[in-house]
Amino acid sequence: MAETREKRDGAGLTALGGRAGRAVGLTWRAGPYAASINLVITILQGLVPAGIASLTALLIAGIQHGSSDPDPMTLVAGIAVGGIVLATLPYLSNYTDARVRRQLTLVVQDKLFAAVNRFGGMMRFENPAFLDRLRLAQQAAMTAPDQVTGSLFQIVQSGLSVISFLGVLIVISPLMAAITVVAAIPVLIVQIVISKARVDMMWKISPRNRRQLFYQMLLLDLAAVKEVRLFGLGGFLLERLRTETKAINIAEEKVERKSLFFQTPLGALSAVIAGAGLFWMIRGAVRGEFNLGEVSMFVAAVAGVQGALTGIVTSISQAHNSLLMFGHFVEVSDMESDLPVAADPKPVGTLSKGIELSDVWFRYTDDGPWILKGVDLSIPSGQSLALVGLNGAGKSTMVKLLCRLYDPVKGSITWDGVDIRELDVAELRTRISAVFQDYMSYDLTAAENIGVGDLAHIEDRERILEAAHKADAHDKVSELARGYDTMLSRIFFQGEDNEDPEQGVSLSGGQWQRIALARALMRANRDLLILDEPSSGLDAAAEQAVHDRLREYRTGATSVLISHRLGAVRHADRIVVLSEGRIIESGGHDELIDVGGEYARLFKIQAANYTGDYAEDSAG
Ligand SMILES: Nc1ncnc2c1ncn2[C@@H]1O[C@H](COP(=O)(O)OP(=O)(O)OP(=O)(O)O)[C@@H](O)[C@H]1O
Repeated sequence: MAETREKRDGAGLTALGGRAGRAVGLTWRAGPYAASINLVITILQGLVPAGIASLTALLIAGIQHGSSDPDPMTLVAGIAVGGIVLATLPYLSNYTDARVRRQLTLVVQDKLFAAVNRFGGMMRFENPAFLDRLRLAQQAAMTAPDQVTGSLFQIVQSGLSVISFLGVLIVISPLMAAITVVAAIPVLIVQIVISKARVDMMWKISPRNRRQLFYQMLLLDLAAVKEVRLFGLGGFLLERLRTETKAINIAEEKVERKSLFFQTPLGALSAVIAGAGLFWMIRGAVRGEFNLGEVSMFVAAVAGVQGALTGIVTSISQAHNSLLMFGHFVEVSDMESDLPVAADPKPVGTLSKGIELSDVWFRYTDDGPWILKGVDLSIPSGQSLALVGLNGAGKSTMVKLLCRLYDPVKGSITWDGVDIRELDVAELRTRISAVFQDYMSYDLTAAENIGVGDLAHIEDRERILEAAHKADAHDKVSELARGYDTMLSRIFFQGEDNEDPEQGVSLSGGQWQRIALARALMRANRDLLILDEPSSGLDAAAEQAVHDRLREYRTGATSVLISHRLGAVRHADRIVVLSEGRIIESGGHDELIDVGGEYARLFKIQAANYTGDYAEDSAG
């Protein structure tokens, strides 16, 4: 769906005001004391320069006229104190700024990732436009609130400077004061237009940023290094990376050029106004219309007003830019779950009757092809069900629906007769355990890699060992230098440590698969065990052993097993064959072989591969 620019930026004034309020609120919450000190510093920095200039003007006028009222030494002392204040405040403000920034990082990080954790399903993670927004939100979260608050403080400081200097300038020449202010208006407009163009450009190039990141990661990725070396993909990927970076540079250059084109003449205009003013003032002084103190005050005031107005303009533009970026953060952190949440969720009881899929239709996008086309399936409690079918038949998609990572587009899935949309999704998931086809290999210790399967028991070593035994992972883990406390990753170690084998190990694919299986078996309260290709990486003996054990542990528990190795599924209570999103066969192994349909055909092909009868069988 095409997004309008307004919707994308949410750039109306009210929206920007709301975001500014939230950014300041976040900063305040992150560090109220440091933020208060910053505010006081800001006010001092805004007022002191005009004070110093006024005292200097009085001093010069006094010297010119040989007057000692006010006392020159008092004026000098005042100027010196002002100078000391101005010289020391930046250091204090650097410290308090950094302090607020550090605390802010914690607050926004919590907010953003709490929102992401709130997404119950996985639809958003598979949507490239959302991933772009998420990346920008993450970027903005770390910098935008601080920048917005910094810019607002800067605006306050510069505003106070402008007011105090203008007050003095109006006394000397109201016309000059007016011209100085008016000259700043075009600069302000140009800055705002450019900051909009910049944010627009960042949104447009975000797919390129994503690809740039992808190519960079691919060139450094351990998993990719074999293919990249063998197929000689290094230069090819680098070229693609270069193309993306060049396109990004061109887009950025365009905005920067626009900025240069408009800002340079406006900067020159400010200088001309200041020069003309000085000329006019000096001419007046020669005629005796002004004293030297007034001339010095004028010079300081014009420079002060112009500098502060430029500061305001720059800060407004920066705040505007940051607020537009902050919009991504606000949008993501306000997002509700991508799955409808039941207003009054029903408790999820132990599965006693079973799970029922009724006329389930599913597709990933509104205009995409149907992946599941009216699936009706009962999974009675305690039954082991095997799901078989060619690549792309929709088996893993069905698993995602069972875990409620997506909802069916039409039809329903019930848990003991209750639609799973009416249950609390987190509670439902505590009753399900799974080994996904693309299981995770966490950069954690062996014990943690298994323990995360049931976080409440992550410290329960006995239970972890039991799960490892069931998954046939115990022997391998025990052999590791630090046993279950061995880090199953080498990414956290550096320098000398990297050479120390005790500091972390790399496992083979099959070994990882056993760990993933142990993780799934770790979950204590599971009623449903889903195994999506749990043994594809195992050697023949290990696969046999794992399946024998799994059969044992599946007994009495409801399970769904997906495997292309039909030898592994033949013992299931029921085998269901899925083809192009429809169930075409269902029954026990013997029954399906007798029927002589798709299952029998696939089984014969695999069996023939082992017996050597392939040619005759497949020909016949
Ligand atoms: N996130 C997604 N977005 C769009 N289409 C998808 C997505 N995931 C899977 N598909 C499509 O859905 C169809 C079914 O995929 P699925 O992974 O469920 O098949 P499968 O039966 O598990 O296949 P395999 O045996 O290869 O694992 C495929 O055509 C695939 O391209």
